[in-house]
Amino acid sequence: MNQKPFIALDFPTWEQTKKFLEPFNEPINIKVGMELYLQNGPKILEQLIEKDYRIFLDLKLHDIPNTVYGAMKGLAQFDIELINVHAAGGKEMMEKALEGLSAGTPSSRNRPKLIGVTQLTSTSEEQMQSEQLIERSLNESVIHYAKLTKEAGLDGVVCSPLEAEAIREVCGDEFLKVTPGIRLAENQLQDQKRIATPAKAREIGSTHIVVGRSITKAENPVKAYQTVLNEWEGLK
Ligand SMILES: O=c1ccn([C@@H]2O[C@H](COP(=O)(O)O)[C@@H](O)[C@H]2O)c(=O)[nH]1
Repeated sequence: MNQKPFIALDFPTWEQTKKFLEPFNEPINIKVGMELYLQNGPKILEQLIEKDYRIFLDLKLHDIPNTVYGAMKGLAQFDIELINVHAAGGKEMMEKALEGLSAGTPSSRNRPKLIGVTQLTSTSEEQMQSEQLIERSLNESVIHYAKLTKEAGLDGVVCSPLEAEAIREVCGDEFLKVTPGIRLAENQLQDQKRIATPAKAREIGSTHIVVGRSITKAENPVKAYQTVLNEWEGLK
């Protein structure tokens, strides 16, 4: 899997998505999340796959093991790189997700990588403790979910760049640390709580970054992408 940033295509329609993607002349990695997928269905994946994008399908499945098994088995028909579940769904659910994904992947292709969401990057420690009634630190909760994800056999986690190094120490170099919560120095936090710049994310152990509004809402998205890429690749 290449390590270029995934651009989060949080748009409601194919027309807006297509218009956004048109000015990019180089191959890019993209992330399809709930907004785009749920309003356009699997067709949106077919349209993007046809254009050779490398896709992270970010649907964050979280349901009983049997349901997640079936959903993953179905989604495995699409030629995507990366897909995820919520680690909070539990070890058995994650194991069934992996089983479904393996069962549904055509023999001509590699199984997409499967990763578990630890704590959303929009969650603060205070919110986690008061709303999820977790009496530990946010870091402990993230590390706990990372270990559980690894025990279930998954390929990595979604976390904040701020936790990537600690996860590397317990789960190893090969375990993916895919990190949203990326902001350029001049950007607003918006709803994100645990953030870092692309340069900092690389320095502190993210294996992949996910960037949405810093690029999609920029005046010149191609230029913003180039800035993110240069920082991430240490070229700034
Ligand atoms: O913990 C998580 C998991 C997923 N996301 C997704 O990443 C992008 C981030 O968008 P920005 O505009 O760069 O904030 C978005 O699609 C989220 O659904 C996340 O932010 N945090």
